[in-house]
Amino acid sequence: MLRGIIANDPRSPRPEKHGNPRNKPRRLAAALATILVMVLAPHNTQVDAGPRTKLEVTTCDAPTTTRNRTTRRVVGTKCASTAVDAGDCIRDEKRWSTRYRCLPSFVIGGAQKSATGSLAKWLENHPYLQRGIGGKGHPGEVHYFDSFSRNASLVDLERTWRSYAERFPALSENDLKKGVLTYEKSPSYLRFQQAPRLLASLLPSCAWILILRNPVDRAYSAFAHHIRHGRFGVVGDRVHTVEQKGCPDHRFKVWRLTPTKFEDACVKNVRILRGASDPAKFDAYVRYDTVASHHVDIVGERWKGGGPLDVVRDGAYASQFMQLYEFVDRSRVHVLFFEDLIKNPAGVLDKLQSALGLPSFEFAPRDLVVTKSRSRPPMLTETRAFLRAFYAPSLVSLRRVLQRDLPEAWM
Ligand SMILES: Nc1ncnc2c1ncn2[C@@H]1O[C@H](COP(=O)(O)OS(=O)(=O)O)[C@@H](OP(=O)(O)O)[C@H]1O
Repeated sequence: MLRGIIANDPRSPRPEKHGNPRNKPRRLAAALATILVMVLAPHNTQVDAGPRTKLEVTTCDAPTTTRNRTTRRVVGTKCASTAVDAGDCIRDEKRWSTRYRCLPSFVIGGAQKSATGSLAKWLENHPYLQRGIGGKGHPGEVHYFDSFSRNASLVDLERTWRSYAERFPALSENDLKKGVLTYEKSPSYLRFQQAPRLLASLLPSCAWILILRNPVDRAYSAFAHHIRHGRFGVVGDRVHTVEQKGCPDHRFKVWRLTPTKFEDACVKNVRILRGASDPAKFDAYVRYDTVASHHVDIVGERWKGGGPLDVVRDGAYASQFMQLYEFVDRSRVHVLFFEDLIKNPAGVLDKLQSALGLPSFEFAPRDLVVTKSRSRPPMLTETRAFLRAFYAPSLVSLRRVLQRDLPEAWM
């Protein structure tokens, strides 16, 4: 939430230093108010918000190039999707008062299981940011651009972009003038084929924040995550991705990954994996039941996201970035490493704020709450060695694609 009174904000009321003695009670009240502000306002809130933002109510055909941090565009709900961009707002017509819904200025788009949840939560403490929320089952994640089919087009965005804007908190005119921005987190945008293309079509100047974690650890974390959601099952001695949708009762849709394609079938007698992830099952899955067990060159291959989940393939970041950069300019993509973020969150957030051009906010330790990681048996040494070798060529590509070094610990 935007905090009401901001310490060190030049716009906050200040007591007069000298003046008429008859104003003493007023000065005392002002001093008391200042003390209250200092006690009640977060002690660490230091924000230089810069100049006030001007609101510019535009016509649908106005060029979208005028936006920056000193001008905020308000577009009509009847405008086409091509008339909007990141940070643009529409009037919230459902409310009696004048409120606005603003499209995000940046998204936390991945990678899944790389502390995207922590980063999104930490940023909620920033007084100039408001976070978008998802549906009932998934309030923390919006999942708009990955909800379309692979060949979705502008027509599909046209129908739904206003409902996307509704995912963001209603802001007052004052919020807009202060420069409050919105953001959202959907960690699968990076790995879904259609997401970067659609996002770039609707919000050409939107920034991306992508956190990358050692793909070996990410894969094990993702395996555990999907087990918690009942998405893996055992058929015979093989571990497959399963789903119950679309099959007769007591049958499961089983996705088998073959070297060249995915196969799916409705199968009986599937034992859904539950509980803590089992290192032996992970080993079997990695070696025999996913693309990691085949000689498929997923490194140079263009990303073909969507389809059955495959926790190993999802860590082949290089191909995902190749796709992303086809649609999004590098200057708008901010890559963070999980290992840096968890070691020095305040330092990483400092740099991120300046990269995004946000008013600088000093995060206190209490703003950076660490979620307890779930305990699970460690990965087998042989699985780690197998995955490390598997990802090695992909990491060489990633370094080339990102044009920067990767954390030592990944190699
Ligand atoms: N601050 C901090 N310190 C250490 N580890 C952290 C932190 N924040 C998140 N995590 C770990 O990140 C994993 C969850 O990542 P995500 O939030 O991106 O998950 S999700 O994609 O939203 O489901 C999950 O990893 P695993 O525990 O290995 O599964 C979290 O424990």
